[in-house]
Amino acid sequence: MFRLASQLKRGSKVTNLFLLHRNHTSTSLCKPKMTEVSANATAQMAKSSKNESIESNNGPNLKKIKLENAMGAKKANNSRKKLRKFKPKKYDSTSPLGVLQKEIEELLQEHGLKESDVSNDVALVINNENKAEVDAVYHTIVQDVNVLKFCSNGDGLALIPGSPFTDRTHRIVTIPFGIPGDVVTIKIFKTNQMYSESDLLEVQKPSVMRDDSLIKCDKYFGKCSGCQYQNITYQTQLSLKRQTIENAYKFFANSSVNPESESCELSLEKYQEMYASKIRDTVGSPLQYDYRTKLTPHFDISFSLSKKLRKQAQNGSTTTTTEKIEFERPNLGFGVKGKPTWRKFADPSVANCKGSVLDIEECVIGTPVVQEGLKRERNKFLNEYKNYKKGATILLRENTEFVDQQEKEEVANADSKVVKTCVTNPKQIVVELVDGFKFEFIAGEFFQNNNSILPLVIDHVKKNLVISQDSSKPRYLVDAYCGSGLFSITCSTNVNKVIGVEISQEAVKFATRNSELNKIGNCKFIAGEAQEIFKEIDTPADQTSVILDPPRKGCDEVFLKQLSEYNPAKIVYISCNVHSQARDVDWFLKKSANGHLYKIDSIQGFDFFPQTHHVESVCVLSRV
Ligand SMILES: C[S@@+](CC[C@H](N)C(=O)[O-])C[C@H]1O[C@@H](n2cnc3c(N)ncnc32)[C@H](O)[C@@H]1O
Repeated sequence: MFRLASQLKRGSKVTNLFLLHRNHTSTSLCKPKMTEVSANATAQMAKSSKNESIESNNGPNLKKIKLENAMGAKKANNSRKKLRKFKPKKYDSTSPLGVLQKEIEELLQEHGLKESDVSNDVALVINNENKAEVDAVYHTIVQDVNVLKFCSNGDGLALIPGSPFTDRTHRIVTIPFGIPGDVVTIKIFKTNQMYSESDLLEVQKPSVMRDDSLIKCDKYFGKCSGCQYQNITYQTQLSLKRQTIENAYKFFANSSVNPESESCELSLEKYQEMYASKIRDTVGSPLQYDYRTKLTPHFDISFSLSKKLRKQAQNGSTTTTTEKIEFERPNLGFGVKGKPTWRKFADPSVANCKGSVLDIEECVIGTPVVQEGLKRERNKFLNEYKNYKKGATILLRENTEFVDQQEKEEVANADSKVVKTCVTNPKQIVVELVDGFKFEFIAGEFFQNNNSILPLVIDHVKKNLVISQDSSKPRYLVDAYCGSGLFSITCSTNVNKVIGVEISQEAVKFATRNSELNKIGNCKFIAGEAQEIFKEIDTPADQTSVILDPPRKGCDEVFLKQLSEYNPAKIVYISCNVHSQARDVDWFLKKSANGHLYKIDSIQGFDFFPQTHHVESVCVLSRV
């Protein structure tokens, strides 16, 4: 059976991606029905091979098709054609695909399976040039699939008994918009080494978590890649985000305290004491829709025309079909997720949208003024798209303007005196009011995107800065990765002196400007790599707190090492990627020189992005 599979395997190296560690109880799986996508394709294959046989598999109704003769003949014909080798891509372990590998590893452990039970022979698929055959064998429609859990990126994850590959007993599948507890019909469309990707065709039996009546973005939810959770109650969304944090620490912070025995797991009790018991409930966003102060719709133009042809097309003087097609308006919006039929879209063009960008007219998570900006820019685009030679991203950034010009010079906090506008020039200076402070920054540079939750996060950070028993002793704050000074400035009133560091010269200029605007005299900002800050610090470590708010990839070891040597009394680590946060915190505690002197006080999620899978995590560490 499937001898060709093993022939190809010699050319393709299947590496051991997953090491299994944990013991979990197994969950029962409902066996799904698998049907070939195209009966014609199977018939064609039967014609091309006299010896072909159809065998039943351990998954009910799954048919394995013996292809060796058909494929062997093809191989003889193409004997000089080189087989393509499959090389698995390497991912940063804290990126969504890196985390998916950990999630798959856990799923296998829970079901008593090995990597070799589910791995796919990708070389076999990519070397098969017969599309009908590939569709019939690998890209099947599967019914009665139980969605078992959520991946960290909000996709559902399932384990299907049966596989078209020799000696494999199951397949792992990701299902966008599948919710744990759902029983669904899916169409598999892509085979990766350890999992296949699918589209959700139908929800046969909904999960108790699913409530499609909650969907606010009736037009696009289920097709747009922006939101994943609109059909889940907000309370459940918050629980899911807490679960993401729990998983992150379980995946990235469970190695032994002893650096010599790196592969050993931390004992369950120790893990519970150090990490799990510190994770608190996720704090909700006051606004669950209309909250995003920045949106970035984009469009692709996948052709390039000569200037002459472009001019002709603009004048309407081109005649050929290709040229007409080339000048069809590109979609303007956000990335497409899948080809679902589970939602009945009022506008069928949404479901049938071709290409990688979904045409969007409105986005319900944007603030009202950003939504207005989207409409305005879209109308402009409808008139101007022919002038673009290539794709582009349009920035929509909320801005605050003062009705009374004089107010501009003052710290404004009366909402009645301000109007919101939406700017698109990435170089324009914009203003945001946060917690009674005024911030100016460049529209295209980093600034937090949900103003409604910022006062809650700032309050949490402030409460966790070092508190001296002796009030005569000064307190200090170091803000690494300070951006345009959000935490430095808002926390400055609680400490005697703040020093911030930031790699972007432009952001440092604005941090300095913002401290002046807010009449804050105790902040100093320096431009440079985060570790540069340790050259500048002369404050006593016992009276100093350090805030870290790095980009998604987290901190590097050089920085963490110096942080440990500096040995501050408190560390508040804010992160939009809890996986890199868990990795860094674990490295700091177990591998840095003074890490053993610290303990985690709390790990708390803040929901900066309702309706999506994202969560911001704040981890507070104290020197004991
Ligand atoms: C997530 S943002 C946080 C900014 C700020 N704390 C805020 O909330 O507005 C991360 C910031 O780190 C800066 N950054 C990135 N790499 C850095 C490095 N190696 N050293 C210092 N700053 C860095 C970025 O420019 C960005 O402003």
